[in-house]
Amino acid sequence: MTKNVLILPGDGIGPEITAEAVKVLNKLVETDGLDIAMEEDLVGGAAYDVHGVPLADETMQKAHDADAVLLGAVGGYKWESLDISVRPEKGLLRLRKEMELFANLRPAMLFPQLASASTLKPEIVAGLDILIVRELTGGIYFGQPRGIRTLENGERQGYNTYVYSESEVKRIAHVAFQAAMKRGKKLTSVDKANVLEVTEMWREIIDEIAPEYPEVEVNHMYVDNAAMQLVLNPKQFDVMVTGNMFGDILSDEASMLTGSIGMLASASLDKNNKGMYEPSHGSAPDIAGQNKANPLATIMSAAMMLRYTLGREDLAVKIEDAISKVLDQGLRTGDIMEDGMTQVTCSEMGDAVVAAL
Ligand SMILES: NC(=O)C1=CN([C@@H]2O[C@H](COP(=O)(O)OP(=O)(O)OC[C@H]3O[C@@H](n4cnc5c(N)ncnc54)[C@H](O)[C@@H]3O)[C@@H](O)[C@H]2O)C=CC1
Ligand SMILES: CC(C)CC(=O)C(=O)O
Ligand SMILES: [Mg+2]
Repeated sequence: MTKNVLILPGDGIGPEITAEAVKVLNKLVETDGLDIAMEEDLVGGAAYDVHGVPLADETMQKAHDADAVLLGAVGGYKWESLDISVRPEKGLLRLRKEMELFANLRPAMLFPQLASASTLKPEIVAGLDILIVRELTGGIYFGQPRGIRTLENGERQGYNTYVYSESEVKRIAHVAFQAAMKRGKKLTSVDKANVLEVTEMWREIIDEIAPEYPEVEVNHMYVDNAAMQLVLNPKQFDVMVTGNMFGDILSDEASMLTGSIGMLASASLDKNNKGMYEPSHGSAPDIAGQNKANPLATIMSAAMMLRYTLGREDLAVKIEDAISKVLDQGLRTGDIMEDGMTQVTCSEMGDAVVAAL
């Protein structure tokens, strides 16, 4: 039966990179019997400009009705002075929250062809294959109360609330343990349990669940140390599980181990593996509209969509193999460019992946 995919290009480089992923999907529709129907809509600043909100209710409904969502990125200079309640990022946060996409999988996997594209020494990153499991619908990004208030002395005070309930920690912990079981059977839980009670509880819950997965070796790490260990010795990690904000930050850091932020895909899943798929990076307003962005994170996110939600592991592998072939051909966007390679634009990279399928 035809599966419906909602395409939300968003802002900045979002439309450029999403167009390349759509090209790849269309090619698979033509040649490999991929049975999907794609419909496009607005999110972020693009939605605000038309509807006065970063996600219209009708678009939210389309996301609920779709089998999967593929999103580019949101945000940009133009909307930075808007009230935070209608900023482009709120459109994305609403999608994540209302679709209950609590499990964000961010694989930091290095293509061997890019070993020397990383700012780290090739021997530190060669063979890197980490999965960051980030809790996506709780933590400080969603905690109440939040705001900016004026104190009696006239000084302004900004405040957010870092909160997790036991059930929220348990469900993401199970996702991480199950992922570890399918991989290297090693799980590192990242917290700040030496300072924050919410993560003291997080740590306790991980330890309570661990006996259900006796084959998985578990360790705990404070987030400051984890940030350091990621660049000191990243290959010590297999699966990392952490909260919303720490996962956001550590995954951007981990992206550089793969050569570029333009290489980090992501899947955001609900409890039934329905999902939204998006690159881990933002809308890169500094290079938007220049056909310079690396579309590979978005194309790999489309591959994750085929794998996790659309039941086409074969086509996910086909896309990943095509990307590997294109890298073998020496084609590179500016962010992963090295001496002796051929620099290509965003659309040329997309065309090359289509040709290599
Ligand atoms: N999921 C999303 O939609 C996200 C949106 N944002 C929003 O994006 C806007 C820009 O945020 P920044 O902090 O600058 O982060 P960013 O990830 O957009 O850009 C950081 C740096 O990485 C580069 N970059 C990012 N993606 C790239 C790609 N595919 N190819 C080549 N270079 C790439 C950019 O040119 C920039 O120099 C903000 O409005 C922010 O709120 C930020 C992160 C995630
Ligand atoms: C709401 C987004 C801007 C958060 C983010 O940076 C991300 O999900 O990577
Ligand atoms: Mg981020």
